[in-house]
Amino acid sequence: MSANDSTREYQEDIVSNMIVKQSKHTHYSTSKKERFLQRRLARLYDITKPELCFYAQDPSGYPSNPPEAISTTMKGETFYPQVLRDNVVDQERGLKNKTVEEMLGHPSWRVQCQNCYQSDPDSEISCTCDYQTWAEEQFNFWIGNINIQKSPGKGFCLFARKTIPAHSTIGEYCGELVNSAWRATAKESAYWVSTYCGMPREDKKGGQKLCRVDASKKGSPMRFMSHSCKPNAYLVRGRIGDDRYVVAVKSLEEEIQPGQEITIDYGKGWFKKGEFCLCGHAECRKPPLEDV
Ligand SMILES: C[S@@+](CC[C@H](N)C(=O)[O-])C[C@H]1O[C@@H](n2cnc3c(N)ncnc32)[C@H](O)[C@@H]1O
Repeated sequence: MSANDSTREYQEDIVSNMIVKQSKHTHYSTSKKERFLQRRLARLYDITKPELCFYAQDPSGYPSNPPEAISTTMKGETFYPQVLRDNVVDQERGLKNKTVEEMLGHPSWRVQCQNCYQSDPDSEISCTCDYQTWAEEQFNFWIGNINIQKSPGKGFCLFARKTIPAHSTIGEYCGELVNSAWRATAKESAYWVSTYCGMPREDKKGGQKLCRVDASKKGSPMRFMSHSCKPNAYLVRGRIGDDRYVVAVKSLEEEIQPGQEITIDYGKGWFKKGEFCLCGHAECRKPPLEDV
């Protein structure tokens, strides 16, 4: 049986399970409903299964029935962005023959640990935070708190299903690690974020080489975050323990309310000539009516 066959069989099994469970549990109270929803999502996103896609959700968090896999069209081809709990190295576009650990290893203690928040520019890393445990927590936070929903004109976007406290971690921006010298197409680079890699370079004030996290074809749910000129989240380049860099998404100074979209600021020059921002904020820098 090919990986594709087993994925299809698994997904069919989920669909039939969902139908049975839904008809049995329509009387559920909110919290039981939420537990039911989380169980369903956790099964849908069992990433030990091969070639698992993201799925569209409705505002209450339920995936469509049967599940609608989310596709992204680039250069005339349709990709189903694959779910990742951890980064992978793209060997062709990455640093050849490296593993994730080799590519992202040896962070400088100058960046903050995103688990215990230790950072001391004058001493060695002393925290022992574990990346795999942290990554698992981010995955569970997503399943329990965040929806992937379609928004008019913007494609798929991230929404809070529950209140997200201020200054808290929302997830890791995961994807394929590529060499920063690699030239992306404009469409691909919409999903690129820079981070550090390799050994600390003491000669350059602790600077490292940059690499990029490309979430165009594989990534975490953070790849669906839209731009807003008044965002409620931001990206942090940090570390977990002493052997992993991460790009974390964090909420800003206000809590994010259920139903609110989770957004970051893509940067001033992001919208090119003829492109418009649909963030809808009063202080939007590139509103659709600007050139009319
Ligand atoms: C990093 S992707 C976000 C995920 C994307 N919506 C999807 O469905 O795969 C960036 C793309 O989302 C859309 N987008 C995000 N924020 C937007 C905004 N404020 N106004 C218009 N389009 C936006 C644009 O198509 C942009 O190229």
